[in-house]
Amino acid sequence: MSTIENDRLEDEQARVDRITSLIRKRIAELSERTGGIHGEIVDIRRNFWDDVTVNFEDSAETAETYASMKQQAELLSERERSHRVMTEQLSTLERLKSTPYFGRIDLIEEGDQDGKPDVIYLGVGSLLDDSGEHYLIYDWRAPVSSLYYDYGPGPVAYKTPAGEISGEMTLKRQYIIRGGVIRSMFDTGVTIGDELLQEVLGKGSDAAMKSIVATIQQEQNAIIRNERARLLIVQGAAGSGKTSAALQRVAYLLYRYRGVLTADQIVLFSPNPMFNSYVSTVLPELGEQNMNQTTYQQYLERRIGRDFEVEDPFTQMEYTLTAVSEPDYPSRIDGIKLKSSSNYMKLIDDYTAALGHKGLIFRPIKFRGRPLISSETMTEQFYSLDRSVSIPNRLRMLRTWLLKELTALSKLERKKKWVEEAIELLDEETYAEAYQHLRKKNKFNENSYNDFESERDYLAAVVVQEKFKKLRSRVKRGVFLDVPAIFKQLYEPDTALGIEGAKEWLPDNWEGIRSYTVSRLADGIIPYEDATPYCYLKEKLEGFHTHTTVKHLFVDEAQDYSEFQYRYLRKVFPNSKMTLLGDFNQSIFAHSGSGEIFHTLNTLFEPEDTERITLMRSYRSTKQIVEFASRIIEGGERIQPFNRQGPEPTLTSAAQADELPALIASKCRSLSDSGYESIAVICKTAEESRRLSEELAEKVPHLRRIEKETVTFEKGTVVIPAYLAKGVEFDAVIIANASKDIYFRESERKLFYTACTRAMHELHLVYAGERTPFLAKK
Ligand SMILES: Nc1ncnc2c1ncn2[C@@H]1O[C@H](COP(=O)(O)OP(=O)(O)OP(=O)(O)O)[C@@H](O)[C@H]1O
Repeated sequence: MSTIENDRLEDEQARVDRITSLIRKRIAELSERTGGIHGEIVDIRRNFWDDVTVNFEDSAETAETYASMKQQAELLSERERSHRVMTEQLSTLERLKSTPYFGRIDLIEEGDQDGKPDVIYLGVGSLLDDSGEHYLIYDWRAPVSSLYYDYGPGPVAYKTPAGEISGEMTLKRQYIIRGGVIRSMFDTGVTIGDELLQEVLGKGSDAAMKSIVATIQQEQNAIIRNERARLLIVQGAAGSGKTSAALQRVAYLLYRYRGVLTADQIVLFSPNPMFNSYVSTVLPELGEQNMNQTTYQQYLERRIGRDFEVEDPFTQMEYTLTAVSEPDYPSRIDGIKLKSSSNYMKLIDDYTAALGHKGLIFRPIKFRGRPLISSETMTEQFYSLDRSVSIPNRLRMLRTWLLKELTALSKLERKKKWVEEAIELLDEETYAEAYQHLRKKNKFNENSYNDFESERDYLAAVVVQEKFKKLRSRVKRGVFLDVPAIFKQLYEPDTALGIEGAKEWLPDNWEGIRSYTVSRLADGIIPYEDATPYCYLKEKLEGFHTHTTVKHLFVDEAQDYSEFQYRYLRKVFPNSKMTLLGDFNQSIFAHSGSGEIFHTLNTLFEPEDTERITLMRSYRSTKQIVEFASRIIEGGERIQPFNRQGPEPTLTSAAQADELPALIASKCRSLSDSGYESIAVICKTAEESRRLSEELAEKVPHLRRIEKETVTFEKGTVVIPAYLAKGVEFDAVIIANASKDIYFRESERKLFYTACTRAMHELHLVYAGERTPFLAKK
């Protein structure tokens, strides 16, 4: 790498000046034109009807009226389209104004006659010259731009939709341009230079994640531009840029498949609601719309919310961390493992198959407190249907039958006494309507008795129909199938054991698992580990609600999902490619075991459609922090720190636990005095975090406690449980209590590691008594 002499710098600055003044000129022109078009749109909307000749007198006039309306509507939509395009162009220009580009490559394409290199500049959008033929700046996602990320000077090749192009790269240069001024520039090899990364990574953390387009590394680029794999599994060390790569990948895909793929066809599953706010600015910064973001919990709630209260994964987590001495603890932990496995999915498959012959439970259709159609009648009707027909289809047939039954029953109902009373209570308007209706239909024959009868019949029909509406709509929605009861039935003493072959593999303490589950379900709560099996059973019975329009599914913190959950996602997103990004060293949930999930996904897609990429280099934290944290986990020595220097992490002990808050408060103050704007005090659990934040409240100004419901990520000093800090980062981290009595079980090692790896610049640990065994003594 070399810095560049002054005269080159002058030339380069002169080009930046030319480009920025062109950008400013274009912004001025476009703003004026956009303003003009906006005015026209307002005018057209306001005067729409003035410019349309409305005449419906005869068919010719009517046709003309429609033609004239159509013409106006087309004019309006054409103006609106132009306005949209211009607004987009304007926002690209605005993005380029202060930093028009960040990189340059000089390329001699194979077969070029003159042997002179094409000079290609890369930025966060493209810019054409006035002729519209030559690119002054290429979008970082253009095919040729991949050279910048994948090669150093020398022979190169890149793919275009028309085939591969090869050539010779004679120069690769990076710039730091701010406010239209080149702050520095470097010529570099394959790796995008340390200087730029040092500058970006050395800064304070933000309330929002930043885009990394100027410094994407080769191995990250492989993730971003991967188009072949249907299942892309990324295993990456803490801070290796998995989330960053995922977001740039979304931006890349939206560019590469513009016109075919839209942001709402991409879904990102994120670890908690706060994370949504943390990553929400990256795509807009790159000129793209945000994809759909949700948490798996929100997804489950949408599916199950009416049937049970769904326990969230954080409550499950608190239980696994704090309820160790409760009698049902071992059963629950075994249950969590069992219910995450593909074996359990098979059990549900077998259970459903058996339900095809017997065992479905129906809710009686009740009306005014008495059963109109009993569950026995429904059961009989259902099982009388052809058994070779699938359950969802038989339920559809049952639904049609029920609707017919309801029609017949509604006729009988009209004779009931309550109807008589209801008719008397009808308002005058309904009476008048009845009269009009019957007159129109010539139902009156001037015989007052018959006329009275006709009117009564009609009104009875109106009354009953109104009351039956709700019943019919419940039947249409399929509410007659009692899925919660069918699910509970699986946990009756003999059901699961009665399924062929299940006895052989169900765990020895199935009885404990079973009775724990029964007691939770009886309270109307579905444990987190049961929620996906429940959805799966429900959809197997009712038919799958698939999201067929979704083309790409991204799962961040992918190690936190179970095999069952992945197989379920695969079924409900059948047309979707999947990008899973995770770190088995951060597997903190009981169901994720030691992260073996990454190895069990081989059969989710065909092997030839599955690709794996490993990221070993960690960018978030200083070298000192990465080296410190890596010693906590097995194999940590393979993680490569990026060479950014900072102070060594500190370990401070207090004689007594009650001295810790004062120690933490003084650390918070001194970190804040050193200028750090985001400081996290990380606790093990929500309970510890609640207690500590009360103790710190008076000692640390503006302290905020992050809870699982927190939806916005902001700067400042926060107290947070480790599992909620997943995926996010802070300038400085204080581990609230690294004592042996807090972090001691092997299952907590990864949680402890996750907490330490949230720090970018400084890491401090405090403890009382003995320190956690995870910190090997130096
Ligand atoms: N190529 C890069 N250029 C600049 N910054 C980068 C690059 N790659 C990663 N970073 C920075 O490193 C930090 C960590 O990145 P990110 O959060 O994407 O990592 P991660 O692998 O998802 O981490 P974790 O698993 O620990 O949550 C972020 O601040 C990100 O901006």
